[in-house]
Parts: sequence; C-alpha cells; structure tokens
Amino acid sequence: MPSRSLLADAFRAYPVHEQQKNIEFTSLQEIPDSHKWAQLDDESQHPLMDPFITESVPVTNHGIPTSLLESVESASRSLFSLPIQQKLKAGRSPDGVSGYGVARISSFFSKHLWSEGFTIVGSPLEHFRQLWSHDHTKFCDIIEEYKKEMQKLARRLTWLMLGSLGITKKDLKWSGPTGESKKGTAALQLNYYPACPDPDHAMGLAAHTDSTLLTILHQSNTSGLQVLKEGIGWVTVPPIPGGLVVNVGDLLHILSNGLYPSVLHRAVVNRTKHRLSIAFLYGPPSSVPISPLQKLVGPHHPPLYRPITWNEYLGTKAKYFNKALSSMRICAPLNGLVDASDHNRSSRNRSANIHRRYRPRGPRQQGNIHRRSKQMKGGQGASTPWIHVSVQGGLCKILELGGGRKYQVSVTFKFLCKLKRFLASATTCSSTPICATCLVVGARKFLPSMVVGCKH
Ligand SMILES: O=C(O)CCC(=O)C(=O)O
Ligand SMILES: [Fe+2]
Repeated sequence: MPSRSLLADAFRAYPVHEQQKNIEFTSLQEIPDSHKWAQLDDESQHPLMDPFITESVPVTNHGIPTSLLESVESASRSLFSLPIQQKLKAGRSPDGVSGYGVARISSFFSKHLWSEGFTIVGSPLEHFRQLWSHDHTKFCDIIEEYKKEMQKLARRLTWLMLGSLGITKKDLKWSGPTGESKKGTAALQLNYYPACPDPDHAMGLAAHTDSTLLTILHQSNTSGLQVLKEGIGWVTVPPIPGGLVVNVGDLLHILSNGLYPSVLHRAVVNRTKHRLSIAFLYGPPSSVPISPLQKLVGPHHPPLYRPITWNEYLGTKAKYFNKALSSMRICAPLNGLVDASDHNRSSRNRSANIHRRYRPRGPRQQGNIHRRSKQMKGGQGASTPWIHVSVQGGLCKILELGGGRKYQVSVTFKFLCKLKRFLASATTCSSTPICATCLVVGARKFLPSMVVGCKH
C-alpha cells in the first residue's frame, strides 16, 4: 500500500493513551462497573429507511467477491477467538499503530468499551507471525487481497461521489492517474464485539465520526452499527448479506465543503450474539493539504474549513475528538449544514455552542470572518447573529440566534426555497459572500407570517 509509512507515522505521532485493560469478555457473567454505561439514550432504533439521508450508504454490486468477504470475516473470527494471551503477543505497543488493542477512541470516554480491535497499517506479517506461527501466510494473503480490492473500490466510490458534485480528476491534484504517491492511503480496522450480558449498559464503540475520506465497512450478520439521524435518533443500519456500508468521513466533509456531511455513528452490542466488523479506512496521501474544493466554493458558498493534512487532522482529532471538525471552521454554517458531532446535543445547547464556537477566535479565522463583520451594518463581531437551517424530510427547522433572541421554528420546504430565493437576491449586503447578518435579516422578513411553532 503506498505511503504506508507516512500514515503509520501520523498515527504514531498521536498515540492512544490506553486506559483500558484487555480483558477476557467471554468469562464475564455481568458487566464490571468499569464497563457500565448509563442508559444509551436509545429511545429509537428504527430500521434504516433512507440511507442517503443519513450519509451511511449500503452498497451492493460493489464487485468484491463474496468469497473474499467471507474469507476476511473468517480470518478475523479466527484472530479474535484466540486465547487472550496469544492475542496479546500481537498487542499494539504504546507507541505503535498496528496490532491488537482497544479502539483508539476509548481514551475519550470514562467508561470502557465492550469490544476488541486489531489495526492493520501496512503489512500484518510481523503481528500475524506472533498469532499463528505456522499458517500466518494464509491470513496475510487474505488481508492483502482484501486491502487491494478495497483500495480500488474506495477510489471508485470517492470519484463517484465527487463526480456527482461536478469534480473531475483535474480538480484534485493529488489524485493524478500516475505515480504511486498520488494514491490514497488506508488502514484496516478489525472490530470484535463479544455477546454482552447487559447490552443496554454497554457500548461496543462509542459515537464518533471517522477521520477519513470514507470508510467501507463489512459487518457480520449481526446488527450493531447505528447512525444518528437528526430529529429521529440512533438508527440501526442492518447488515445486508454481501453488502458493504459506506460512511462519509471528516475529510470528505471538508473536501466537499459540507455537501457530504460526515456521519456520526456507533456500535451497540448484543445479548446473545457476538459481532464482527471490518472497516477499511480510506484517506488521501497523509501529507497533502485537504481543503474545500475550489469548484464548490463561491460567493454564496464560502469555504467552511481551513486546509489540513490527514496527518495534522489526526492530531486535531486526538485533541478535540468529536469537536475536531468544528474546531477547524473558518465560517458560520451559512448553507444549512452542520457538523455531524453537533447532532448529539439538544437543540438548546447546540444553539449556544454554535454561537460561541463560530465567533472569530484565532488570527487566521479573523481574517475571514472578522473582515466581513466589519462591513456589516447590524451586529458586529461578538454579537453577530448566525442562522442555522437544517432540512429534515419535508420540514425545515430554522434556528436563529443573536440579539438576545432565540427561537426555533418549523417551516415547509416551499418556504425554505422562497427564503433561499430572497437571500440570493438580497442587495442589503455589500460583502461577498453574503454575511450572516443579511441571512438573518432575510429570515426575519419572512418569519413573522410563516411561523408554525415558536419557542422562546
Ligand atoms: O462496528 C461497526 O459497525 C463500526 C466500526 C467503526 O465505526 C470503526 O471501526 O470506525
Ligand atoms: Fe467508525
């Protein structure tokens, strides 16, 4: 796999501070306090009705032979069913990236996760030799074959998704058809979720977004993956035999300037069945700066994020975890899209956080936001109001902040179109792109007569 050492270096630069001991889950009759989570706020577990809304997309007809999916699943099963002492021989070293261990995200939570993991960056040979002294080559071959096929699929999917936004290969310099180093880099994450005596109080993998362009996930036939769907809650993505799930990651979110929002997801556990998942984490070359594509930004769509390499983003993620994406914002969410991690807050908290977070902070951000604020006739700097619009099915929610007023209304989709047309023709704002104040002025013009419900 190209650039593997760079990616390994990036992971190594941001080590996981593991607090979790690797334990033998199968011997436990009840959950130890260290692993006991409060109620998993699991009110709704609806089967997935419209995958395209959640941005977690099941893919079939993907060209990966079923036999290869079965082989990689069976190899993972063999790995996790080894005795714990054997697995620990291939344990991830404190400053290492590959090997057996707890999920990298576990250090962000006070309670431990009900899962085991095995990360593969580059060749698994050394670790597999520790696990299976005789037949490790068989397992290595399966993994290498799987990575090769996944790499091709990930590239194809990335281009399909970017192509649908009008992006061509010329628009992405690092993706040129020649030169190994121009290909994306990747890692493979094997996850194992043992059956759990009290699944309502255990968490397989806590809510997170992936720091990738996209993640291709193969799950065994036990469900467990859930994505957060705004206004509904956690939605189960059921396994489809032979199907793969594609999760949009933070880097595609940045690259597409929020048009492909990254998906907040988690894995829950099962009382009687264990579950396996194999995640192919696909990203760009690790030292290439990723920023909103030029073609996707314009007067009405300012770039929302500053440029960052995958390498640097892993550092940002290690520091801010689910707030990493928001920490990179250079502009308020004028286009109605929110960072996935914003979804898991109550709307009241979210309002407050958005207001606080998007005010100019560092000198770099000031260059972008503050300059525009100065040109405004109304709210200045810190008191600049922001508007946040999110579309859910036929309804849109408009959330307005600023001037001490706070309200949330539901309006029809037709109304949103009317509002958007008004905003497009707004002449009150001399700044380009149109500033947040003018968006709010536009909203005020319409809201009084259109309010369906109002919360003060
Ligand atoms: O097991 C799953 O379904 C989710 C795995 C995952 O999110 C990950 O490995 O990043
Ligand atoms: Fe994930």
